Order: sequence, then C-alpha cells, then structure tokens
Amino acid sequence: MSSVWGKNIKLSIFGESHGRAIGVNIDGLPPGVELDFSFIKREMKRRSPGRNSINTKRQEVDQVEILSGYFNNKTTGTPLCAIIWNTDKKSKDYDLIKDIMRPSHGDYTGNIRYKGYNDYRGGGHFSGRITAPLVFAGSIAKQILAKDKIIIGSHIYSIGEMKDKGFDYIDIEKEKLVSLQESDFPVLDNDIGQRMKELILSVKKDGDSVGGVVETVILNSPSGIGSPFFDSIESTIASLLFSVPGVKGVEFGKGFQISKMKGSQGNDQMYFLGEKIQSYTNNNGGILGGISSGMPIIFRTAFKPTPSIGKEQRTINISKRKNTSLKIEGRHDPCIVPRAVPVVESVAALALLDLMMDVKKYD
Ligand SMILES: Cc1cc2nc3c(=O)[nH]c(=O)nc-3n(C[C@H](O)[C@H](O)[C@H](O)COP(=O)(O)O)c2cc1C
Ligand SMILES: C=C(O[C@@H]1CC(C(=O)O)=C[C@@H](OP(=O)(O)O)[C@H]1O)C(=O)O
Repeated sequence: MSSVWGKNIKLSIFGESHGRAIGVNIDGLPPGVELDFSFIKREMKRRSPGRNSINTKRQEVDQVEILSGYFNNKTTGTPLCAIIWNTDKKSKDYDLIKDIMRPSHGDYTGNIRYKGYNDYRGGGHFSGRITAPLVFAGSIAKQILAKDKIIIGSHIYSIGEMKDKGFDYIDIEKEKLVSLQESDFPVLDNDIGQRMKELILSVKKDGDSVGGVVETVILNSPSGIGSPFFDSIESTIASLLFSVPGVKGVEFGKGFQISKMKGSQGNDQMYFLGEKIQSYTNNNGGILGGISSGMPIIFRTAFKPTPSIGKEQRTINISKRKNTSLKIEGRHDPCIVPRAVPVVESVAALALLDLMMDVKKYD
C-alpha cells in the first residue's frame, strides 16, 4: 500500500470512509508556523459533503483534531498528526456491493489487489472522502506559501459540455482568486455557473452523474522552482493530481491545444519589464524545462462522472462469478467537481511547497 508521498514534506494518509476515522501524518513541516484555524475550517468546509443539493447527502463537519506536532500555538517541526472522525456512516447501502462491483469505481480493482480483504463500505480507502485529510494538509501548505505571497485559485472550467470563460493566462488578479476561494461554486461567469448547477440537478434527477474540468492558477510562484527530470513541477503536481479519486486528465498551459500550434504561435516570446523577466504569452503555463518561469502556473484537471449512479448498469458478481446488473442507491455526488476544487488546490500547494523546500530554507 502506498499512502505515503513527498520528499521534503512526507505525507501519510490513512483511513476508510466507513471506518472510525480518517487522517494524515505530516512529517517535515517547518517549526514555528502559527496556523490560522479559521482558514483551515473554511477550506475543510469547501470540500465537506452534505452542504447543498448538488452534493452527496452524507453530512460530515470534518472537524480536524490535531494529535501531535503543534504546541504553544506553533508547529513543532516534528510529525503533525491529525484525525477526522467519520460521524455519518450508512454502511447498509453497501451490503449489496460486497460482491457486485460498481462499474468505474475502485471496487473491482481493489478486490483484486487486496484479495477481497479491502473495506468495500463507502469505497473504503478508495473513497473521495480520503481527500479530506489532503485538504487539511493543503491548507497548511497554502498558509506557508502565502508568506511568500503565493496564492492558488481555481474555477469550474466545465461541467459536461458546458464551459465557463477561461483564466487570462497573463493578467490574473489576486483579489479574483480570493473571491473564487470564497465561493461555493467558483466560476468566472455567474450565468454559466447557474446553468451548470441546473445541469447537475437535472442529471441527478435522472439518476445519472456528470464530469467536468477544474482550471487552476498558482500566482506569484518564484522562477527557478522544480528540478528535471523527475522532480519537474509538472510531474510533481500531476502525480498528486492523479492520486485524487476520479481524476482522468491533467494538462498544463495550453496543454493538448499547444500540439495544434506552430512554433511561431506556441512559443512564449520574452521581454524585460524593468528588472522583471516576462513573456508576452503564457502557453506553457509558467513552466519550462520542468522549472517555474515566474509566469502564472496554469493547469486543468479533468474529473470523470461519478461512478455510483441510480441507472441500471451491467456488471459482475465476483463471488458467484456471474454477470448481473446493478442500480445503485445511497448518497452520492451527482458531480464530483464542485467539491474537488479545494482538493486540486491543496495537492498543488503541497507539490509546490515540497519543491520550494529544495531551494529555500524555511526554519
Ligand atoms: C470529493 C470527491 C467526491 C466523490 N464522491 C463520489 C461519490 O459520491 N460516489 C462515487 O461513486 N464516487 C465518488 N467519487 C469518485 C470515486 O471516489 C472514484 O471514482 C473512485 O475512487 C475510483 O477512482 P478513479 O476514478 O481514480 O478510478 C468522489 C471523488 C472525490 C474526489
Ligand atoms: C463522504 C464523502 O464522500 C463520499 C465519497 C464517495 C466515494 O465513493 O468516493 C461516496 C459517498 O460515500 P457514502 O456512500 O458513504 O455517502 C460520498 O458521500 C466525503 O467526501 O467526505
């Protein structure tokens, strides 16, 4: 089992969705960091389930209890361990899927990999719930990065075929990112946001689900962060993003679209703005040679439609070795995307902080 990640900061996440608790142990944090708990609470709430009609009905406050590594209102620098109790489990919804594998969830592969010993209730360790400890860890990373004025913000770029405006790749206001962070459904165009919510509600009514894309920017990252080949900014952020349940695609800058451009269109031509080095365009999304250029770091993360749906689907009964069908009941997100926004930002913060620690001393 590899639930451990990181080089300078080492994260170990644990727990199952219907077990007693979930949590994280964070090793390698700098000592002496005073945490803003109202910020942590807000970040946890952005992701937490059960807050509105476009979320799963499971109600979890996701109150974090710190067990170690925080003393006299400061991090100690020794492992910071935090726990989140599971308080609203309804495990009987999962009796049926003990043997009947939900198409597109981790049930089947988890059963194979762990020889049927995996906790299947609520997806167990494969559940999106395990992103709560990631958001807690990310909310600490965000606070450390903020001391260097680095801010991370996202908007819902698309739901199904419905698209928001994209970020301007050059001119992004910090205040805009702060207001997106404060929104329950962050979009650049509120009319489109309203129609996206209606789309989610209509697929939910139909017993179905829908996917979408989150677009994220990291503003004020210094140039010179990241090390090729394997600790490039892209590989570090992408490896964490692809660990988030439901993520099926990641692209940086213009991503797949840059492949259709000529060099004369795709190249980001450079200039001096006083002492500052800038580029006229930012098609590479602020990363060249795996290293930050100082331009905004931009990436998009694609989420698949929620696997658990109320429509009849063909699948297998693994213990009886028979084909069967399944109509899933229970409490599920009709769309993962709105609650995944703070998860994406959190893993980006952790990835960047880990790479920053290669070049900057924090204590
Ligand atoms: C925040 C969040 C919420 C999720 N909610 C659900 C859900 O309610 N029902 C469900 O079937 N999958 C949900 N998922 C997705 C599954 O956890 C995911 O598809 C599954 O673990 C398989 O992983 P894979 O998509 O990476 O293959 C959620 C994921 C995240 C990140
Ligand atoms: C509990 C959370 O989301 C859960 C993620 C999830 C899944 O399969 O990923 C399935 C559902 O679990 P349950 O059937 O127990 O309600 C969601 O509610 C959470 O994000 O905190």
